[in-house]
Amino acid sequence: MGMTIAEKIIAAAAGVDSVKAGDIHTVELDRLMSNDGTTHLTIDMYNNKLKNPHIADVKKLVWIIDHNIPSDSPKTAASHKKMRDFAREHGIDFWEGKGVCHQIMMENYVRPGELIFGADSHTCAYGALGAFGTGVGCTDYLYAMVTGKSWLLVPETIRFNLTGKLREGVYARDLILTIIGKIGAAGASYMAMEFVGDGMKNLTMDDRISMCNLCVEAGAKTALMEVDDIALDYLHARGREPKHCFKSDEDAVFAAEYDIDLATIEPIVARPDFVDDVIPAKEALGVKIDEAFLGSCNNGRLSDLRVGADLIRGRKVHPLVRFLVVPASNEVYEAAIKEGIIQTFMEAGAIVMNANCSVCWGSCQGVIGAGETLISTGTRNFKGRAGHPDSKVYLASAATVTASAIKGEITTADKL
Ligand SMILES: CC(C)[C@H](C(=O)O)[C@@H](O)C(=O)O
Ligand code: SF4
Repeated sequence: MGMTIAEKIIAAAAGVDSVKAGDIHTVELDRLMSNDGTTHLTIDMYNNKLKNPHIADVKKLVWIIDHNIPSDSPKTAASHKKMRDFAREHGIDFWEGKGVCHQIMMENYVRPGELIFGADSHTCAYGALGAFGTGVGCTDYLYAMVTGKSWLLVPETIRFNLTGKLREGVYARDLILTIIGKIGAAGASYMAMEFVGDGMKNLTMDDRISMCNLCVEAGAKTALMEVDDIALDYLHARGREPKHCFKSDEDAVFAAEYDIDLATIEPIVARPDFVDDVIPAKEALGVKIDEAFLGSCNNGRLSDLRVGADLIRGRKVHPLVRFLVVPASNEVYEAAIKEGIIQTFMEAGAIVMNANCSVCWGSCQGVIGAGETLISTGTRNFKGRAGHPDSKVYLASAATVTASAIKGEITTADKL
């Protein structure tokens, strides 16, 4: 029987010829990413719960402080210090204040065919480079850290066959929100979401990362794409080579298949408090906003900043709105400075912040108060996600967020 990309990666990591959905295998992991959301808990368990604490292969570990950087309280400072000291003592690859973990991983580590655990739910982003990335809690992380291995229940795969091209003013973020709205927040629970088809050639790496990143909001275990020239160019430009480039076999078994013509997608907004509660952005016009956020591991890349800057050039942020612009990494930040994008945002009155999770995470910068409304390119809009439980978060593309920041209410770029 043929195998899917997910099955092939797991088979390789398990050292067996074939696997099928539903099997459980012990797998060798290629990388283990962890950030300041939970690493302090992992360290506590490592120090206090293990009889023989050790790290199987320190070269697999990447630790990144990105959620609350610079630290916002003595408590955060202490947990960062714990992480920093441990990383230094054990020689772990350590990043602090250089960008959001998944962007750092894409830019510097991920290789096609790898199996990567991240102590963060959006680790599925790595599928944009044909890697099986999945989020784990800190107990599973610790086990993998100590043994270099873990176990995996082989997921079923849902396949999305994409054709055509997104229309002008429509973005990958609109596409993935549409898909999540269609299948629902549990529509891909413990499954791999695989994206293939002619339409892929019209999607850039930034688009692909944005799509794979958000698949966990449909419950996906992972997201996967075939490795084509666009992916290889990205990889080679960063001096890396694939481990394996897998495609699903013709006779592979899929749990469901969808055909999507990209030209049918329109600007979308997810309403508070659920990512799958999506409506056409044109049905949300006029909702007053207090803050707008352009950033995160979903939409803080250079192409997103370009879209925003092109819209806001020669215009101003609405006087009643705080517009937070947060590059996803310093690589993005520096490129945006060189292109004059940062200058454009500042001239328009935006608040440009350091590369971090910012208000996507809602416990560091830009937190909103009771009764306030945020429109965001962040990943989630759950109750209280950006601050007070009585605040509201709408999710949308970089274009819709920037247009709304200018108008002071939800609007789309074509209505400016
Ligand atoms: C802090 C971290 C564990 C969390 C996650 O797992 O996704 C965060 O990144 C988020 O987006 O909610
Ligand atoms: S940017 Fe948002 S989704 Fe991404 S890792 Fe940070 S908090 Fe999580």
